[in-house]
This record gives sequence, C-alpha cells and structure tokens, in this order.
Amino acid sequence: MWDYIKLIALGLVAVLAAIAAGYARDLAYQVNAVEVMLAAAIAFIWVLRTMGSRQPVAQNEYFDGVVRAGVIATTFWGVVGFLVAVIIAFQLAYPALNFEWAQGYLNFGKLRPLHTSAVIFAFGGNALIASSFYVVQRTSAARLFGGNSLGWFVFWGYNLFIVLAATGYILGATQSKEYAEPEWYVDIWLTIVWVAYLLAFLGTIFKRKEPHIYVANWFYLSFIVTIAMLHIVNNLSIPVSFFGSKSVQVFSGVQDAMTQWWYGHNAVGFFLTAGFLGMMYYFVPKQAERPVYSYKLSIVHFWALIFLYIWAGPHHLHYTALPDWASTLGMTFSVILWMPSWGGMINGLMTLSGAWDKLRTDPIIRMMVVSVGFYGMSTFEGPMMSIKAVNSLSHYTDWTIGHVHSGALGWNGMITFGMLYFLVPRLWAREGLYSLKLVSWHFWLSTIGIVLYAASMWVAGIMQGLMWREVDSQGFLVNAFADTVAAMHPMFVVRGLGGVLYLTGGIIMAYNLWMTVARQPRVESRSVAAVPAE
Ligand code: HEM
Ligand code: HEM
Ligand SMILES: [Cu+2]
Repeated sequence: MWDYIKLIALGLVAVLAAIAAGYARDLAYQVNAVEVMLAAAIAFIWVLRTMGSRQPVAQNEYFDGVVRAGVIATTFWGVVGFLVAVIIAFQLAYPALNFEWAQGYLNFGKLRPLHTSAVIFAFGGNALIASSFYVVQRTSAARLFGGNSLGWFVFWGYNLFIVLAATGYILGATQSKEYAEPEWYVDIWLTIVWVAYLLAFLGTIFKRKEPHIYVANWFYLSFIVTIAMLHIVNNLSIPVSFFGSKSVQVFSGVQDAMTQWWYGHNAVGFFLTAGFLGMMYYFVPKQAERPVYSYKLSIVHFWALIFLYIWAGPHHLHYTALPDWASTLGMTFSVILWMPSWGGMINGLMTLSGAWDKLRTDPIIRMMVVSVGFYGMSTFEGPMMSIKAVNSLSHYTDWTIGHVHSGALGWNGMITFGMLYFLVPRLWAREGLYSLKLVSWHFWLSTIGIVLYAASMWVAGIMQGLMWREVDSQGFLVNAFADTVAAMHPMFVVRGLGGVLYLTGGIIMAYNLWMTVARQPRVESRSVAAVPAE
C-alpha cells in the first residue's frame, strides 16, 4: 500500500517536472526541472523494482547504510569543493584563468558561490547529517526514527538540493545572498528535506532507551532547529513566475541586509559551529578514550553560545546604513561570545588530559587537537574583528577571507577528517585504517596549507586596508584600487599553493579511506545491536 502511494507521488513529480521544463522561462529553471524529473524517475524505477522484495528492517540494529553513504558523499564533495577552491584562488592570482570561452559559466563570479556551497553545504552538510545520524543512534541506543525510508529521503533529498543549487549557479540562477544563493523552488525543497531531517533526529531522541540526552545531541539539535528558522526567514521571497527561477525578496534595503547577515552570521554559528561542536563532543572523547573534561562546562557553554550568537550578526554591517545602536549591539555580543567559544575549546582540549601522549602516536587525535586549536584561534580573531575600530581596517579586505578559512579549513575541515578516519573502519567493519602514515601525511599537508593560507591573507588584508587608508599631506588618497590589487599578487600565489597542499591532503585521505574498505581484513565482531548506548 505504502509503495503504491510512493509510486503515485514520484510519478506525479516526474510528470509535473517535465511540464515545468517545457514551460520554463530560463535555462537554469529548465535544467533544474529536468534534474528533478530524472531524480523522480530513478526513484520511481527503484521503488518499482524492489517492491515486495525488501527485507523488513531489524529494529534492534543501527541503521548504518545511510551513514556510510554520507561518509562517501562527504569525501567526494570535499575533494570537489577543494578543487574548485584551488581554481578560484589561482583565478584571483592569474586573471587570465578566467578563460574567454568559459565566460558566463566558469569565471570567478560563477565559481565562487559554487566553492562556498560545495564546501559548506555539500562537504560540511553531509558530514553533519552523517555524523549526527551515527551519534544520535549510538547515544540513544535506538535505531534511526522513521525506518529506512526517512533516512534515505534525507540523504538523497539533501544531495539533490546540492546538485540543483550547483547547476543553478553555473547557469545564472541566484538570489545574490551570500550562502543563501539558491532560488525559491530550491529553497522550498530544502525546507521539506530539513523538516524530514528534524523528524528523523528528534524521533530517535524520543524513542531513546538511554534516559540521558548526551550533550552532542543538544548541539546537533540546536543546529537543525536554528538552520530551519534562518533558512525560512532569510529566503522569504515572491517568484516572478511559477515557471522561472527569478524571485523578489520580501525585505528591502537595510532590513534585507540585516536579515541576510542575521542569517549569514548564524549560519557560521549554528552550521559551522554548533553542529561541528556536536561532532567534537562525540568523536574527540571516543578517539582519546577519555570522558569529556567537564560535562558541566559543556552545558553552560551550550546555553551561552546559542543565546549570544543570535545577536552578533550586525558586526557584518559596521559603517553601513544600519543604525549605530544595532552595530554596537552586534559588536558587544560578539566580544562576549569569545567566552563560551573558548569554553568549548577548553573542554575539547582538556578532554585529552591524561592522554597527551596520544598526540605522539595517534595522527587522528593530532588532527582533532589542531582542529580545536583553530576553533579557538578563529573565535578569538572574530570577536577582535567585530570591534568597530578594528573592523574599519579589516572590513572588505582579505583579512576576513583569512579569518573565514582558519575557521573553515582548520576547525571544520580537520574535525571532519578526524570523524571520517574514526568512522570508516567501524562502518565497514575493517581492522583499522589502511595506513596511519598516510594520515600523518594528510595531517602535515593540510596544516601547512592552512598556515600558508592564513598567513598570506593576514599580510594581504592588513596591507590592503592600510593602502586604502593612506593619504598624502594634502589629504588625497595615495593608492588607486588597482595598486592594491597588484600589491597582493604574491600573497594570492602563496594562498593558492596552500590550497594545493590542502587539496592534496584531501585526495590522500580519499585514497586511504578507499583502500581501508577495499584492502583491510574484515572483523566479524562489530557490534550493530542498538543496545547498550555507546
Ligand atoms: C583548498 C582549500 C581552499 C581554498 C584554496 C579556498 C579558496 C577560497 C577563495 C580563493 C575564496 C574567494 C576569496 C575572495 O573572494 O577574495 C574563498 C571563499 C570562501 N571559502 Fe574557501 N577555500 C578553501 C577551502 C574552504 C573550505 C573547506 C571552506 C568551508 C568549510 C571554505 C569556505 C569559504 C567561504 C565561506 C568563502 C567566502 C568568504 C567571504 O565571503 O568572506 N573554503 N575560498
Ligand atoms: C566568536 C566567534 C566569531 C566571531 C565574533 C566572528 C566575527 C566575525 C567578523 C567580525 C567578521 C567580519 C565581518 C566583516 O567585516 O565583514 C567575520 C566574518 C566571517 N566569519 Fe567569523 N567570527 C567568529 C567565528 C567564526 C568561525 C568559527 C567561522 C568558521 C567556521 C567564521 C566564519 C566567518 C565567515 C564565513 C565570515 C565571512 C562572512 C562574509 O563576509 O562572507 N567565523 N566573523
Ligand atoms: Cu559573523
């Protein structure tokens, strides 16, 4: 019965998407409609072919299939995102790489949002979904809520969202809001997927056999709920046509800017921070084989973090049309935010107390420790940059880009690598990783890559800021904008090289994980039973 309903729904979606493709007013919409049609058709055929032959799921076992798929997707999108990153980094250093024949499709302006979405939403998002599904099942001693269908719907639905967004960007569909570029219909689709995600996660917590809700789940849950709220409010818009990608924002002027940076800042706070803290609170203690340093601190900094983050958005709009009081409010909360951020860092680092020797022997722990260290560094730098006097120098410069990447490469990237190295042997029941030596190589390549990236951007950013300010004795500006661009060339090259190292590390990881699954002997004793909580 349920299968028939699925077939009818999928068939309907495929037909409607085909009609939409026919009536499409622009290329991006048309290609997106064809993609939806294909996705629905493939799902239709799959449901049809497996009807009646699917085994009932064993309720006392964890649902790890979807986590395995998430791990593969994370690795894949990571390498893709880093590759696009290296291309745009060299496009900035050598503008000739914006080839004439690729204008309008593969120039910097088109590839930049592709990079940001690929690394944040595809790489980071898949890492968060996969790890949260793993963690919530283990710590609740319960199978993922909603049967296999809900979990698979979240995974495939989310990855369809990424494909729709990415092809849309290349073909020119964007609502021009940073990190929220996808147009209205893609936003609606993500909303549906996200509600399903919330349902699967929360449902598992509700049916947990463990009385306590482990703190990692608090962080994951706040991430899921807050992203839903941010996504819906920031994307309120009215489509120009039902058959076109263009839409008009509901807010305008400075209200729109404030909504956008309330979104943008809290995307950092809840997607790139709270969600990844959830990851830290499970995988660091697991890998170190030590309990969390202070459980009390984890609760205190959780509530402080989620309360404070929400107010800090205006630090993205200093010295704009935004009223001064709002800007001051944003700055104040940003400075206070330093404390709970460091609460998290201290808790992560101190979890290793008594196990510091592992830093010498275990490259995965090393990766996690560097990650938490970069979290601490970027959450010190951020509050500093939010101070108006500092921001008057740093804003619009590459200092911001350096700050972004010490958080993104250092914190988000490294903790995700650690999580992947932890999970793959367990999910595929393999006897440890294929090569710890390759993990060590990955560690050093990515660490040196980050250092090159951050250091070159500090130099570039501060130089740029100072050059923009420089006036002669008559009060005239000394430097033309083009002078500052020319002066940054060497730093752009260094940043690009840092990116090459980081990408190489990513490829080595992909190879190592592949070989772990392909070559390592199986272990039979892996526990998949949903009791007791682990
Ligand atoms: C191979 C490593 C990477 C390289 C070489 C790289 C390079 C770049 C470049 C060249 C830009 C454009 C800067 C500009 O417009 O001046 C950029 C922007 C950005 N990247 Fe990366 N990236 C890398 C990895 C990552 C990762 C892993 C993340 C996130 C998890 C990330 C997040 C971002 C964000 C959020 C922006 C926009 C920053 C802003 O507008 O202030 N990047 N990246
Ligand atoms: C206490 C924590 C933090 C504070 C107070 C903070 C503050 C700031 C400030 C003041 C800016 C510059 C705004 C501008 O001049 O345009 C900024 C930009 C940014 N930060 Fe942070 N930051 C924090 C942590 C982080 C972390 C951990 C990450 C990444 C994982 C991150 C990612 C970003 C991104 C992506 C931007 C660029 C936004 C854009 O213009 O596109 N921040 N942050
Ligand atoms: Cu911010």
